[in-house]
Amino acid sequence: MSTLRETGVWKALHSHYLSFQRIQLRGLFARDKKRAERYTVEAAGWRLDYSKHRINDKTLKLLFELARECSLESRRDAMFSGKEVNTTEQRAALHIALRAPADSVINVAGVNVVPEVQAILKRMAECAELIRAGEWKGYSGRPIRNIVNIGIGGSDLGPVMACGALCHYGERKLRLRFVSNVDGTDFVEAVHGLRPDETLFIIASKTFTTLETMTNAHTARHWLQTAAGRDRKAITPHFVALSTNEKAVNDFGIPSKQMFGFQEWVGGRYSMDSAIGLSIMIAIGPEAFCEMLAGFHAMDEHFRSAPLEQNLPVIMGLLNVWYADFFDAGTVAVLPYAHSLKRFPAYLQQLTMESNGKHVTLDGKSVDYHTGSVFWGEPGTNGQHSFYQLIHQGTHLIPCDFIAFAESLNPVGRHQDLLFANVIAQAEALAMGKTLTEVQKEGVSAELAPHKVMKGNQPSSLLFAKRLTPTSLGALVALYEHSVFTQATIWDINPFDQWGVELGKRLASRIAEEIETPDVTLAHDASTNASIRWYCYMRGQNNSQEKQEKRCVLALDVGGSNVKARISGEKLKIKIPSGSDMTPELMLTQLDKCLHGWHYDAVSVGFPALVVHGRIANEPANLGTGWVGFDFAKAFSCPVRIMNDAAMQALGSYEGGYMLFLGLGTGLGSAVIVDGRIEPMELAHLPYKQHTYEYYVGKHALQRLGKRKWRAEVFAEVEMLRIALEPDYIVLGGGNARLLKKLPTGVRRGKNANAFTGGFRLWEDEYE
Ligand SMILES: O=P(O)(O)OC[C@H]1O[C@H](O)[C@H](O)[C@@H](O)[C@@H]1O
Repeated sequence: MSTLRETGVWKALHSHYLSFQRIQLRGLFARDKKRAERYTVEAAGWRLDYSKHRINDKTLKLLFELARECSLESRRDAMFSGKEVNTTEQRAALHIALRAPADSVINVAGVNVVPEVQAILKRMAECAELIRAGEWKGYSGRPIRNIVNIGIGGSDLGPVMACGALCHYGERKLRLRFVSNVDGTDFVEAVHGLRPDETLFIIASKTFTTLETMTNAHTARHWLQTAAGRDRKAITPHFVALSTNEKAVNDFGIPSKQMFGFQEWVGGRYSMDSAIGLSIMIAIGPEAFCEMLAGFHAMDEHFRSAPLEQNLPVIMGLLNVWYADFFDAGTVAVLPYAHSLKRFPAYLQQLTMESNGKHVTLDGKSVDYHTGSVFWGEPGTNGQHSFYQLIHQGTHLIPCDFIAFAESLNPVGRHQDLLFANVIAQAEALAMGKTLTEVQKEGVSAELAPHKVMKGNQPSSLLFAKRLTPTSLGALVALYEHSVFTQATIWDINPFDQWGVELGKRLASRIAEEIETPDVTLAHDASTNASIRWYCYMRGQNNSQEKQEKRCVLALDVGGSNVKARISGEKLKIKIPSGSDMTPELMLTQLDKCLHGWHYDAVSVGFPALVVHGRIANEPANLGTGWVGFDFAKAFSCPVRIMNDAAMQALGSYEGGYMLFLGLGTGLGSAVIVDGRIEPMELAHLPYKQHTYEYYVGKHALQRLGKRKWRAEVFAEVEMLRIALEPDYIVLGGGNARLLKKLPTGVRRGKNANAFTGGFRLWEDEYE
């Protein structure tokens, strides 16, 4: 257990709370005419009136004492000076360096990080200017007009929130969209109506491994490639990356000159002012972006240097602790009275809840007090017509942050006066309420009167600024960042890690695999198993509905050791031993026995020999004879398509663009697919070193050389072929691919089962 609750100041706060429970805000204001004046502070263009909180001077004195007891000042200084404050990930948390003036010096491990930050900002500005000037051209020579940011969490919420908040300052010629969800609808809707040749995708991911982002990025690449046609290089200008993982960015096909990096010490939810903010910079321009950074910096400086008693983030953070831990409040409503801040509550949810949703202290002890509250909200005045009722008359204590601006960005009629009147009115109504006597005085009947009583005493902060500008937005975000830090310091937790999101991620990829693998044994709890089975059943139903319109295909993978078969949409798996005696007649007889009663409309055959124009060109090396010229269509009594077995596996492994497939089996199978068109090839027998390509990586080479040398040969050949053919990516399939522990850069592992996927695809129109 942590020792926080044992401290004298915590105990003092607790007894103060007990004596304070019945005190009403009405009374506090009536007794102290200067309350509003005394409990208002200003910094970095923001005015915080915290007089409508359930506090008095003693509360504040104890809360500041608590902050000092928890070493807030020295912890803050440690963060600002680049110390490893993110202890579980052994890193600094130095987002304040992202907005430090160019001549500042902030050292991490003895190196000043500011010049690197400034260099990235400069490159971002060059890119933003080119796009804004219409000089960044797509594959057809038309200027880029559509910017689609693909990212999630910190790589999405900051840019979405800020682009929305600052749309008034945005370049209206450009269309900005955001894709985050792995739900395909998000991507499809985001690109709806966009011309591919005018679209730039910004792939924003610190790690460049996030499932949602990478899935959407591949879909984006396919979408562009489909439109751009054969020339895979054509789509290069349509992608930029924002990441710390250069290798993964390059593997995806984005050159380093189109990558904007940032540093490991920038946490995802603290990254909107790093390269992750490129979409914001494109929208509002580099100058306004720098104004936003200046706003952040002004609040940083205030937090760093103002005494705790006048420090906005400190006061806000301590008030949250007061309600969360002594009043058991549990939630905070964030209510911006500025419609363009509509995504601000969502942004704050990641910032506050991913940061402070922690259950152990920095040294791993369980906490015995509440940590991070639930943050939620909607813009006012909309929320007033939905959930405010519960804040006014419900049974929960809900502290509210009201955010509002004196000037409208769009002065129209009385709108601004009405908007501002509402924010003031709501805070007043929540604090003062309406007593039974007041209700009765209005002549309300005795039965109705209790329903009209408003208990009041609901606390709120009034956060006002002159105008919503890039600068005031920057300062507002920094205010919350440092408030979060203040709370974390009191609670002695790490606000910079997020281990809690890992388990769900791992389970999701396991379950996705289980859903996509027929007949897999499930070993979850009964409810999870049942959900997976229900989904698979529904998915099967969907598939069979589609199947009614689609052809039902029997796919055969003919090999030297076995003939394997599957039928599209069915779980049936057939495996018949083959070998040097296997003839087509024998295969048909044996298949017949297994396929009895199964229906199919067409057959695909992956065959281990040269296939030219859909015909077997020579007798296979590892099977019996009679294959050349055999009438499969007659034998199966339906249309049959034949292709080389490696090509069929290649087709099943294909994910768009230009792919080189290499099958590591008995021999070396090979095929390329460009924009959905297959070009089978026989690289195996081309001369290479003293022999042929196959000689060094086939089954015999493996026996001859042993695994270690064989792997080295595979790597060398892959490299050679990559240089010669320049594919977007290479897939290594065939039975022996599994012997490669690591894969060369830009190479993916193909599954044997992809042969069947290829066989089924062979009958889909786009591959015909
Ligand atoms: O930027 P990325 O590496 O793609 O990460 C995106 C997001 O995903 C993770 O799951 C984390 O919980 C977030 O903190 C992070 O912002």
